[in-house]
Amino acid sequence: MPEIFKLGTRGSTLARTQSQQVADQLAAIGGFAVELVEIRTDGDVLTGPLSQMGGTGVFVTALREALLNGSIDLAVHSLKDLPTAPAPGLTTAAIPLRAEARDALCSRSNRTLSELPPGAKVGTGSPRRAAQLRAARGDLEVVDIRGNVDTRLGRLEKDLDAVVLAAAGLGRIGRSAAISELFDDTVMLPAPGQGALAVETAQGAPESLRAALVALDEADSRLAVTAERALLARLEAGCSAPVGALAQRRGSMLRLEAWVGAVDGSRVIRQARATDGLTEVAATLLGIELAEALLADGAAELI
Ligand SMILES: NCc1[nH]cc(CCC(=O)O)c1CC(=O)O
Repeated sequence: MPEIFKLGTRGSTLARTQSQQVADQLAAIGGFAVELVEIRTDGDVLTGPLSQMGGTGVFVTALREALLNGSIDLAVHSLKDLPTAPAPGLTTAAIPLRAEARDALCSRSNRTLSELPPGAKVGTGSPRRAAQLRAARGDLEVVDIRGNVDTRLGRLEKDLDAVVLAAAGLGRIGRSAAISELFDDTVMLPAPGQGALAVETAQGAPESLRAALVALDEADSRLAVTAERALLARLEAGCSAPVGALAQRRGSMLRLEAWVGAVDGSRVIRQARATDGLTEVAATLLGIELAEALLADGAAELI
């Protein structure tokens, strides 16, 4: 009898798709079977404001409880939705190769940001995206939108000229053709961890599962998100703060760039730092160092 591991997932198309991709990769590496188990939260919570937002916090908690009580063996999270605080009893067992980290503009008639008409309506629910849109194009009308990726894209047929979404999410559900522009780092820095997944297990997971997860882990992706999340933690900010950060390996260096801004786009702070230490400790120190430089420039007033 082959081993069968249970992978807990949310029910959204994006969550199921990325969970299935990880399940297939792990099964191929480990020679075991992985089955998806949909984790639901109770009806009251599902109709509440958290579910409207994409419902990250409540689902992370539900998945973590299932890991701790042994009803699932592993869970796949979008790393940008995970709080930076450590989770007692759990391990981030793998950070697979990161997908595209950048944000994408999806617009009617395929226009780029600079081609949008004056006063165009652009949808996003993210203060970080709103702030960077306003800083780039003060004339835009930024409209607060909620819901899953398909719901947001659907607004292009209704009332909006464009929406901003993570390129990685669009790619995972096969909707990359909707992208009109991938935002350059100089226009919009992504959320810390965007485009990366975290595979979480309980401490003491079976050896065969742990070995396959080690093989799935990708060192440069782990280094980059470690630096970005250390910065976010030191700023004492969460996934809805107007904070953008992107770390990239360049040869023997890890470079981290970060952005903090007023939500109305009136004030922005941007700085970068690099380290030649390619270890998790060096990446963490890089994030802390850059956060402190931003705080010295007044970042705390903007968060
Ligand atoms: N907060 C919602 C969310 N969480 C993860 C992704 C997909 C991108 C990723 O995996 O980083 C998205 C959608 C979006 O931001 O457009």
